[in-house]
Amino acid sequence: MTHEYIDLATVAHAEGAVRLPGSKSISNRVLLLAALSQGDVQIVDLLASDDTAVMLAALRSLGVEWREEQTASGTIHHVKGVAGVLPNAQADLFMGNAGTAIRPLTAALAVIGGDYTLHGVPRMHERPIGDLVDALNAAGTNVEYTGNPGFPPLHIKQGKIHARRLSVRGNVSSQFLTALLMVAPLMAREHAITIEVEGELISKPYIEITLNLIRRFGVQVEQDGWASFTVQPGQVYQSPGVIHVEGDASSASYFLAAGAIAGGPVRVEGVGKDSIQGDVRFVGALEQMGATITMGDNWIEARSNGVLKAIDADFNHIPDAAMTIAVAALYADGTSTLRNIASWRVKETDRIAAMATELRKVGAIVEEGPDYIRVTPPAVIAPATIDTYDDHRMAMCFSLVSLDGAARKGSVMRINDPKCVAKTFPEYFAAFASIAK
Ligand SMILES: O=C(O)C1=C[C@@H](OP(=O)(O)O)[C@@H](O)[C@H](O)C1
Ligand SMILES: C=C(OP(=O)(O)O)C(=O)O
Repeated sequence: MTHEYIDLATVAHAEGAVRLPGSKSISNRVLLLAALSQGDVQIVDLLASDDTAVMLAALRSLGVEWREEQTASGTIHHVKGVAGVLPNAQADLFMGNAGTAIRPLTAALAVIGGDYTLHGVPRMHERPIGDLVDALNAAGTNVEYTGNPGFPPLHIKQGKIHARRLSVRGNVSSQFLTALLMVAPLMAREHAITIEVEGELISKPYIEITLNLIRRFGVQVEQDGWASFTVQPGQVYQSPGVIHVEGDASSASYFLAAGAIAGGPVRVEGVGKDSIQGDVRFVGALEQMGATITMGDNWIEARSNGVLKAIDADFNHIPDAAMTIAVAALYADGTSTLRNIASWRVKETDRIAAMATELRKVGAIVEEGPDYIRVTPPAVIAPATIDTYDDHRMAMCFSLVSLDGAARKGSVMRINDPKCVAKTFPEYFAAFASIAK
């Protein structure tokens, strides 16, 4: 347990512009697709953070060559694709707490085969992976649990895919389906592979990111709604040459919420109306709450129109950015309810429990259920010391409680362990300070 903290002075106004770091979801997908593809790939504006660092280190351990180049216009990562054949048949891989690294890599290594172990931080060993392992092993791979069944660490041995149809549950994490889709071309060497989704599929926009990027690497996926996906045989990932990583739309949510809460305008640069990230739909929720949003091709801006309106909505499509709404709800004119967010419980921490505990510290009345949270704001937000549970989003969301501080001049909000933001946004607090006036 670290004793580091950051004290945020309350401020009345938020205004300015922030250049976003690269999207975590796009960065880790592109890294793996580049590694698996034929040819060299240049990745522009890759996210530099803990989650991408574990993916880059894993690729290096697997024998994938990459190098980083600093240019006048930014960072370029050059990755030499291995066309589906990994140079190292044995490796021990540390995955931190990166779902976007461990889930797709597990699928890739299980299908390629070898002798691989994957492990992470203690919380990673509590995050489910059983639905993915079940789907893979039922089709012929050889993945074993070395700790608790259903969770990392994993030991992957040589197996052989014999099935033409795989079936995966979609109601715990969409990353399991993402992982299978990414390796489908490796399984579809001689015959088509169909992946069926059993039951409900959550977090659907992340599947759209996956399909979009798979297409950019030259593979076509036939889609039957959200029920099944087929890859025809003989398709190989091809380098797109240069690929650009958009700014992170989930990271954008904190700044846009700041603009919506405390005057604005606050502009984020690097993501805009043509984004492939579902989390840009976060702005729809802010608009429902009464904020004014304007968007360009590569920027989004938010400003407030007085007190925010309470919201009652389903947030299944934007589980990460929804956390920002839970904190923005402190500034609303009544009780807000965020529904259909059960996946919060199996992420960096149990986010429903953590959110409820910390919102109560600042005076909110909070009701939590298995898949919802209901927030009634206090008359005045109370100064508090916020715990962050090694969850980057808890730290980033709760920076917002320092805003709109006209009524609480001179009070300070303390955020414990602020460095946990390094999972996706190492420079977060400096960026936040630049708009908190
Ligand atoms: O595929 C992705 O890039 C992600 C999918 C989502 O997870 P779930 O599908 O588990 O909700 C999201 O919360 C996570 O931060 C990133
Ligand atoms: C859930 C998250 O991460 P992961 O990719 O590890 O699932 C997140 O970033 O909010």
